[in-house]
Amino acid sequence: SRNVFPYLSDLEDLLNLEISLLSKLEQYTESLESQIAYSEKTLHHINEIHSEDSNEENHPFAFYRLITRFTEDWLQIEEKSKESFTLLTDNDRIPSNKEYLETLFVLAKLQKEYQLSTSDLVNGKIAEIQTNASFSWQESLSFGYELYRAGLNNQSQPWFREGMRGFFEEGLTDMNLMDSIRKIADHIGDDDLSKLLKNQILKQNANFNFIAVKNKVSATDFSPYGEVIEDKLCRGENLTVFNNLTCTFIHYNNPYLIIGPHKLEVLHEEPFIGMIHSVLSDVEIRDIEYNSRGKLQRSMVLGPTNEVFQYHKGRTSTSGHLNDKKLLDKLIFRMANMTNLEVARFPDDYLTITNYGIGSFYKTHHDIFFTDIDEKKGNRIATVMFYLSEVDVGGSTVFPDLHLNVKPRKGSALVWFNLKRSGAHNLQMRHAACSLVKGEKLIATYWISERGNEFKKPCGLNEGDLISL
Ligand SMILES: O=C(O)CCC(=O)C(=O)O
Ligand SMILES: [Fe+2]
Repeated sequence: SRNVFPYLSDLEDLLNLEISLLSKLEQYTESLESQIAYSEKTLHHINEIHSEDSNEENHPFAFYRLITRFTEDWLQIEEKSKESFTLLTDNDRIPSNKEYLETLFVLAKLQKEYQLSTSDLVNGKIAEIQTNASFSWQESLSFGYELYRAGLNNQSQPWFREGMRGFFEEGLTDMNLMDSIRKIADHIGDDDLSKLLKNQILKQNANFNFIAVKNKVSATDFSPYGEVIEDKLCRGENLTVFNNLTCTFIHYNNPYLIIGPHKLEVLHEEPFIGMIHSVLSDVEIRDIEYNSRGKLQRSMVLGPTNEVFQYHKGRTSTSGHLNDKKLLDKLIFRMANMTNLEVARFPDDYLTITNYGIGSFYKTHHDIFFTDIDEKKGNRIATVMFYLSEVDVGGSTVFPDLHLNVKPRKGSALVWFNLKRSGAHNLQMRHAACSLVKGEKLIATYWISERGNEFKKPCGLNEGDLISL
């Protein structure tokens, strides 16, 4: 009977239908409006953090925030918007959960190794450098929560405190949130925070029914990720202070150097460690970078039996060999001038370029070979290490036996001898690269072989005689 229109009853039905349609349309509009509001809010929020973080691309915590945007925020937005449009495509590579966790552990390691203050970090300050990468109280809480979820209970505590401090500073009183954090604080044994939250909750509701947390965890701390690193030395503690160190011009009566002598800063006298300044220009450094582009891969170390190179959790940089002949010849000539040594280039000798990402380090090691020494070359008598970048925070080269911390300086080269005059190993020369906290660290290393230097650095009168420049 639907095709008969001029009946009042039908008219009424239609009006009623329209009411229901209007109400549906209204709901739909509201839902669109709330989607738009959500979209706009998200857009604004991420835009803001993105621009803060993109000025701080070498900042570990900015990097962490960037990763969490991909492991959380963008996935949520994608989920909400998937009916209207496609956000992420199959070709977009986003960080996996494993990568996310690795980043979290690296940050936990850095914070512990350098004893970075949580309240400084929250305010964007990292080891005395003021940056734009500050944390909101929500971000502090969620970072604390992630540490807690990863089992790093001790390290999560200051983050919960900082988060709640920010929360109270904004005059907020969300009881659910306070009680959730109160439960975590009870669980991980942060009695002070738990008490503080209880008092705040009771102020609002004197009869609040606290559910006691039964299974408390014992304090767990960060178990070193990879090898133990010389953290005190890396932080600049425990250093030997030298009084009589010298800065000199060196030329060895070499006509090249008489015209333009090298600037040698002696950092340690016996055994000798020297920094030669301004040996590479910015243009040369750019040339080295250009020639090593695309060649860097996860660095390896010699295995315990010396014959195989292998990956090692105690060396997390990437490196590669530079094999541009012209550039290498030039640098070998330069090194020979700098050190007055015979700098040979045997067939498997290269300049090794090493790049440290944030959190990368190299555990304490010796540069010499202990077995299977190539007869033609001999051992590595000296190391020349060029610093190709200025580092913001961390990333020093440290010599634990000499209590020395060398801060990288772009264009300078560090030189030391791994052998004594007798050819015996100088085991005091063991060294490490501290974790990079902020900035970039790129170095180029060349190992000078023993053979050819018999007359340049002849044996001394005493067994233990050392070599110096
Ligand atoms: O990166 C550093 O400071 C040290 C590197 C090093 O010791 C090496 O590559 O053998
Ligand atoms: Fe080394």
